[in-house]
Amino acid sequence: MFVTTADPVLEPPIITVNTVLSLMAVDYPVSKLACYVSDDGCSPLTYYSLVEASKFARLWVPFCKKYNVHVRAPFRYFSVAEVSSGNGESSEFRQECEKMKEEYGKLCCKIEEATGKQPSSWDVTYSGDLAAFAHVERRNHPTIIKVIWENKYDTWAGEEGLPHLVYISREKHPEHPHHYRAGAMNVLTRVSGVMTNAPLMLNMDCDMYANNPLIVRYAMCVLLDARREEGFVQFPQSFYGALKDDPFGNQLFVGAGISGIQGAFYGGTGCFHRRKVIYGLCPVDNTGEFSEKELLRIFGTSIEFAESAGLALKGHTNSQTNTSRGRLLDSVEVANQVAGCNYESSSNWGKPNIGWQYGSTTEDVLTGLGIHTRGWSSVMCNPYPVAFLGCAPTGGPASLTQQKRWATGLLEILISGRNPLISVFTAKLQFRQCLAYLWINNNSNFLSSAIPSSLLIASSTTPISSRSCKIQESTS
Ligand SMILES: O=c1ccn([C@@H]2O[C@H](COP(=O)(O)OP(=O)(O)O[C@H]3O[C@H](CO)[C@@H](O)[C@H](O)[C@H]3O)[C@@H](O)[C@H]2O)c(=O)[nH]1
Repeated sequence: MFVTTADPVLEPPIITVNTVLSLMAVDYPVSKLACYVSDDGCSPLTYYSLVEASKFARLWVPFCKKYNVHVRAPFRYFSVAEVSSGNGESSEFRQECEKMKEEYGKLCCKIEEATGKQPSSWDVTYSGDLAAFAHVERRNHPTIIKVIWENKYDTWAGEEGLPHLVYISREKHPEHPHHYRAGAMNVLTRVSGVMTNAPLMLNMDCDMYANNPLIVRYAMCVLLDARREEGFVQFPQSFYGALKDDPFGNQLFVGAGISGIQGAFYGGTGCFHRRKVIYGLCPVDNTGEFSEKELLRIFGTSIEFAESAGLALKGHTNSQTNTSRGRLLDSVEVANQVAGCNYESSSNWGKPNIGWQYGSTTEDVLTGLGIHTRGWSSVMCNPYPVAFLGCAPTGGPASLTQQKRWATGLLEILISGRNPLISVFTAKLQFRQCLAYLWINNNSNFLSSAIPSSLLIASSTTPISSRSCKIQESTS
């Protein structure tokens, strides 16, 4: 599970902390989960907040599982007047809930107090755990990787313990392009490859929390279906606290209806990818046999990463070795190597087919297009309660800036060699899927050019009807 954050001011750490807590608490065996947070802001405050959050998680996660709590992002859970348990009311639940609220309050206070202060005045100082952050500049610093929590001493943290939690601030240097979110995603992919190498990867913006604790199981239902191998499963982007009638068109349900062709677009957040698909495999070439030399040429010079990529491409994992208890720390040195800003220079990362794609500010659409172009299909999964909820832009200007960014990104794709029309003739993009890509391009550019039009168009969903995966579940 990947979470990206980039700016502790625009994206306050308490928001990232809630996203991380909601992911750590999902209903799935914890020994199979790891949460990696990429911090492009290289902020000691974000790191400090995650350390404190991991302490709170040791209480919060067992509490959520014991009482089958539905909303597992504490800021949302405690935002309603009457909190509820999925297992019915009891005085024990009330007592524990009060305690949990108090503990969450303490966590918020610690983070708030730390915000705006210099780390030297915190409990933790630069000389301690934060030494790595001393003298760093946001755009010029070495890689910092910290294993905040490794799932090994889990007996006191509830029966099942907690998933691994790893903090990553990739190396930045003014002379090296960092490729924004796409670059961060590629570093997350490599670091997780040498640490845990799970065959599926969920990616999340820091401001979207898991609203449905069963999300991993829903994704599994689709991705383990032997009848048809899907490249990725996308959940819709929905937002809490949106304005009535969604005048700025934030409730993005764009493309939900195209599953009847090759499938949903990749929307950048709330999406499960197969690792081997991100590593460039085509559906027809599913054996995934590559020589070590080829792997090193494609994925860079780390032998450890090449080995893990070789396993992932064959559909295996290195869970028997790397994730066995106590081994995560052993891989930090290699993880530092693959997170370096020089690492990609002699490799194919970000180029067509390998990793998250460089060349467009909408790296999500470009990456999804690349996957469809290779012949993979995808699914839109829309369970009830809604899978993920995010924080919508606060007003018209913020919405317009966002839509302008998307429009620019989509235009960059249109005028590049990766124009979907070309892929219809040179690769495996279906013609109707290509039309859908052209349709979002058109829509996005249109939306950014006229707010009144966006009010009319963005609140309606795509007219193309669908084979999207709609899962109903009774609310607990
Ligand atoms: O250099 C960067 C820039 C951004 N981010 C993170 O990327 C995410 C999305 O960035 P944001 O500025 O919030 O972009 P939005 O337009 O709100 O995001 C939508 O559009 C993006 C581009 O299409 C997608 O990447 C996102 O997943 C999708 O939610 C956030 O978590 C950021 O912290 C980084 O990690 N590094």
